[in-house]
Amino acid sequence: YLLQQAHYRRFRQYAVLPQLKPSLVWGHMKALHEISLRGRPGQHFDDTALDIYESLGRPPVFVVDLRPVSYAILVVANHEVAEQISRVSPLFPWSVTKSPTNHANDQLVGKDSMNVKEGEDWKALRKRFSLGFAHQHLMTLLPLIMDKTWQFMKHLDSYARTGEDFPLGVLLTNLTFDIIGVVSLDVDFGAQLDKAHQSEFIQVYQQLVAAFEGQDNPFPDPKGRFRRWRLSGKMDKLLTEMVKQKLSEYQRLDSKNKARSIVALASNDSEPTTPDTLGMIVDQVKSFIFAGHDTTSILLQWAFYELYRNPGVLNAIRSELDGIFGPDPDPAVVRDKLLSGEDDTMARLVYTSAVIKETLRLYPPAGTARYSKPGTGFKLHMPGDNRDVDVDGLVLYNCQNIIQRDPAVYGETADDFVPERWLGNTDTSMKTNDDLAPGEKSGSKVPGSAWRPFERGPRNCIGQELANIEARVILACAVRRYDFTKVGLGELDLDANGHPKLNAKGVYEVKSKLYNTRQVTARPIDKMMMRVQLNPNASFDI
Ligand code: HEM
Repeated sequence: YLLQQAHYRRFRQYAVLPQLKPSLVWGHMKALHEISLRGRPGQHFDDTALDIYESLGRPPVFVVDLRPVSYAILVVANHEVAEQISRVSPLFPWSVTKSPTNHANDQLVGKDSMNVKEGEDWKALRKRFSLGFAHQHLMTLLPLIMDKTWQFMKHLDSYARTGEDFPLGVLLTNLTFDIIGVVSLDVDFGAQLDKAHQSEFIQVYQQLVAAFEGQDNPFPDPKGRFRRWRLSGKMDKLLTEMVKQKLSEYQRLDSKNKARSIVALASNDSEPTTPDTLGMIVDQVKSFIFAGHDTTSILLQWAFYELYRNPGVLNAIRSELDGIFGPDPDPAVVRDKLLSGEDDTMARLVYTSAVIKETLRLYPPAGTARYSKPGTGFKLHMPGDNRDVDVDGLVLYNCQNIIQRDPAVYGETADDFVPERWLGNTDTSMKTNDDLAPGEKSGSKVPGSAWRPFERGPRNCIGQELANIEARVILACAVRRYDFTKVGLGELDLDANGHPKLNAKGVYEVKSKLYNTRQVTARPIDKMMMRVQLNPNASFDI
């Protein structure tokens, strides 16, 4: 009986869906391992998925069976299929429910996190915190973001002075960590300070994240489990104290000087702070930290790298900044103009926004995994062959890395870094053909569902506007002040005279390919090792 069951699960249950040849014992684990060995050491699953996709002849979806160690996964490689998962449907009023695999991060984000809640509980949380993430409100927090960006540039200045190699990824991750602290809770985590002056919270958090590395290992790891449990308890204790203190501070402020952090906006003066409310707020702050710092840092790491490799793009972004802020690359000029209250300066950073959008297309840091329980009756419509497939019991993974490189959408330049594709009418906000009135045309050059780094539908990223504001501010301040040089993996291939070689597409040739690895998120494997020089027109005085 058991053999028959195993045979059914491996060879017949999902046989209508494209997949590699499964083995009775290992499912696809062995094949996956072999494919990843042919790839680059430590590469992210998304890169392995791309290889499988190519080897299967580019199907819209395919199955990777990891049972019994994990679930059978449906990797979604087509934007029209991905959209059916993220949008509202009669079976799922707030899009398909999140996958149980998301609970692997419970100790980092908390079990009451907006990330994992469902139904009315999720809706109430989302509503409560949305106000703080609105563009207008975030713009009032700009001085805090600027202040933290200044600290980041001081670090870059000191590396420019010494000329030593440094991990840009670490600097950016500390910067985005600090930004989340001040914006969400009005707390300075001091992540950008040296070890002796950093808050205890950041140190415990970093140890906890490190304890999560290697958690994909399928074998029991009691020592790792215990370490994660101990550190997450410690982190909760520290954060609960901070939140408690902040809530009582907020309550003491009079109505004229109201606190402006995201948590302050979401807390209600007349509501008593019960242990439940406190726990709920702590879990949301943990979620904002988890979802909001690494992702934005990864976006910026790849943006700086692509600007370094694409001299034409670097010139174009610099001339946009010259046009808006004047030719002086002094970031104080940028700061003063952005803080002057002329709200349209942000909106005028059109090419800078295109650089951000193109970076997120080629290097999406996060993704979404959903799950429809067996027996629900959820079906996906396959484009092309006009059939519906039952996908209950599969983890549904929208693989942005494949979807956003689809040549059917992005043409021959699908794998190239071309911010220009985002100029003109390229609105990829929520509208899809389904949302349009009869006869209405979206007019966008790119279908909205084919660009989804923040995912789409009701459970899209609540922090996307914050990430966009941060990225624009940091690029506007740093892009003209510094010249970066990649060292190690991904560095330029120089000719006999020491000059970079420009290829036919206007991109510098590299000696080796830089790629992402998985450490909770998809991030550059070498922490983006760089060297930096001050632009000859800039001075060390900021
Ligand atoms: C470049 C930066 C970012 C990227 C690429 C990104 C991406 C995403 C994605 C793909 C999701 C959907 C996850 C899922 O369905 O499981 C998501 C959700 C979420 N993000 Fe972001 N994110 C970014 C920045 C931020 C920031 C700055 C914050 C907050 C401070 C944030 C907070 C959240 C939260 C709370 C959710 C869960 C929303 C819900 O379930 O209602 N993210 N993000």
